[in-house]
This record gives sequence, structure tokens and C-alpha cells, in this order.
Amino acid sequence: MKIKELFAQKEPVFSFEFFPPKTDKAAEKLMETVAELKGALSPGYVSVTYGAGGSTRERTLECVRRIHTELGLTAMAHLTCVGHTAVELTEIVRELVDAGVENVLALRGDPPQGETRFSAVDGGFANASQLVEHLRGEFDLCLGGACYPERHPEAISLESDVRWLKHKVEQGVDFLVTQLFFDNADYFAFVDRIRAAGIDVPVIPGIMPITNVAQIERFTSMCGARIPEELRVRLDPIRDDAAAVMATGIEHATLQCRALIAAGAPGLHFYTLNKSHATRSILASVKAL
Ligand SMILES: NC(=O)C1=CN([C@@H]2O[C@H](COP(=O)(O)OP(=O)(O)OC[C@H]3O[C@@H](n4cnc5c(N)ncnc54)[C@H](O)[C@@H]3O)[C@@H](O)[C@H]2O)C=CC1
Ligand SMILES: Nc1nc(=O)c2c([nH]1)NC[C@@H]1CN(c3ccc(C(=O)N[C@@H](CCC(=O)O)C(=O)O)cc3)CN21
Repeated sequence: MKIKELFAQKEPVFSFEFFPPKTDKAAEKLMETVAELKGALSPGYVSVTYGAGGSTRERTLECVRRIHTELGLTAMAHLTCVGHTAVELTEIVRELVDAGVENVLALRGDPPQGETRFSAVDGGFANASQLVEHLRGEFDLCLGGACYPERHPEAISLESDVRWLKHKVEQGVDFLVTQLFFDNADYFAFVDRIRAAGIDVPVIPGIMPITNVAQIERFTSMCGARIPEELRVRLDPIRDDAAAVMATGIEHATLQCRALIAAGAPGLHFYTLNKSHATRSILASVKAL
């Protein structure tokens, strides 16, 4: 099923993101986790991120195919331009399409570790727009794209980020998933801004429940998301108390999700980091509304 058809149904679409397992054993464990989430929460779709290189990339594709074929769930593969030529990207997507997968999240990708600037390979792409344009020309796929309520860290200004986003959507993006954010005001202001610019595809809030303070600090400083002062003040004194952090993270994300759905957000996309507890707890309470 194409994910854009789910958004046309008007009910909020709940989706879960996983990263590729590193070993065969972890792959089996992940399939069990996804099967459990399927039973408990019947997600609209499940997505698997694309690794930085080598064997983890094979695992992404394998995992997406298995989620589609063995679990019968709508699946989306993330794909990045990092280190690939256009020809390679076509070959990868051909395999997915042959397996029946109909959804791809078309990303530029992060610069490799240790590098601060993204550089395209010869015969490859410099940004997600070029990947979208390429895939649109070759396949009948539903394409997702990433967007940044607090702007992309490399963007020169809010305005230029919105302009490039508009260009990307015009190349054929069917829906957008946001970078994680912790203050809904950032999401609402962003949606207003891009609607005013004429971008009219669904914009799905990306939610990451905080479960570990050091990890979220590391990740947010890399990706340019802000932890609001009130939340920081609550987390700081409990940072070494795992259970208290989990409870606070779940409480914050639950309030965020309830308010987003109440305001008419088209769905919620959970960055699960392959752990299901927080997402299950949040979604159970959102669904009970
Ligand atoms: N690995 C994964 O599964 C995921 C990765 N990401 C990350 O999101 C980040 C960027 O990916 P995308 O949003 O897909 O990139 P993008 O290509 O849409 O945007 C990246 C930056 O380049 C600018 N830009 C876009 N098109 C441009 C153009 N034609 N000329 C000049 N500047 C342009 C944008 O304003 C933005 O600042 C990466 O850091 C990516 O890895 C996000 C979600 C999941
Ligand atoms: N710039 C960027 N790159 C991404 O890969 C990315 C985004 N943004 N935003 C959306 C999701 C969120 N992603 C994330 C978010 C957090 C971690 C993280 O904190 N990872 C842990 C290790 C997790 C583990 O192995 O258990 C870390 O400590 O870095 C990783 C990927 C992947 N996606």
C-alpha cells in the first residue's frame, strides 16, 4: 500500500521508525519487536533507516522486505545519497520494488562521521531534491521527504530552507516527516510557514521519547533541535535515574502527542530507536482519547 493513501483516509496515521540490526540475532529480535507492535498498536506503516555504509545498508533493505513480506505491514525504506551513484540508487530501489515495497523516504543523508559538509560522489546527488526527481522519473513509488521545524542546521536562513523544501516537494514528494522537536509551537509555526509558501502535502510530526539524557543531548546538538528550558530543568537533576528519565520522557511526549492530534496533525511518526516500551505507553494513551 502507498502511504499517501493512508493519509487520504483522514484517521491519524501512527508509524514507527527502526534502525537496521547489526547482527543476524539482532535482526530476529527486531522482527519480534515489530510483530509485537503490530499486534498491540496496528501501525499504519513501519520504516527502517539507512546506515552510513557497508553491510548495514544491506540489512536495511532485507529488514524492509521482511516487514513487508513476512509481517504484511506497509513498509518504507529510508534511502540516502551518501556514497551512491544514481545508477546504484536505481538498482537498490529496483530490488525493493520487485519485492513489493512501494514507499521510500528520499533523503540526502548526514555527512560521514568526522566531516561537516556533505559532498556528492561523481554520478551521485548533492541533495534530496535530486534524488526525488530521479526516483520520480524511474518508478511508480510513494515518496516521503524530511523537513525541519527548527530549520536544517546547514540552512542559511528559515526562508531558504522553506524555498528548498518547496522545490523538493515539487519534484514529487507525497508527504513530509519532521525532524524531532520538543515544543509543539515550533511544529505549528513551521506548518503555517510552509502552507503560506504553497506547500500542501501532509506534514507528519516526528516524535522521539526521551529515554536517556546524555544521548538526547548528543543527538539534538548534532541535528539542531532544541530541548525547551522547562524540560531541561526537569531532566537535569534526574539524569542518572533511568526510571525517572523514562517517566518524564514519556509524560512529555504524551502531552505533545495529545495536543498534536487534538490540533489535527495527520499522524505521528515515532523514532523508537528499536525500543518499544515508551512508544507503546505514549500511543496507548493517545489512542484512548
Ligand atoms: N538516515 C536516515 O534515515 C535519516 C536521515 N535524516 C537526515 O536529514 C538530513 C538532510 O537530509 P534531507 O532533509 O533529505 O536533505 P535536503 O537535501 O532536503 O536538505 C539538506 C539541506 O540542504 C538544503 N538544500 C536542499 N536542496 C538544496 C538545493 N537544491 N541547493 C542548495 N541547498 C539545498 C536544505 O535547505 C537543507 O539545509 C540529513 O542530515 C539526513 O541524514 C533525517 C531522517 C532520517
Ligand atoms: N540528521 C539526522 N540524521 C538521522 O539519521 C535522523 C535524524 N536527523 N532525525 C530523524 C531520525 C532520528 N534518528 C536518530 C535519533 C537518535 C539517535 C541516537 O541517539 N542514537 C544513539 C544510539 C542508539 C542505540 O544504538 O541504541 C546515540 O547515542 O547516538 C540515532 C538516530 C535517525 N534520524
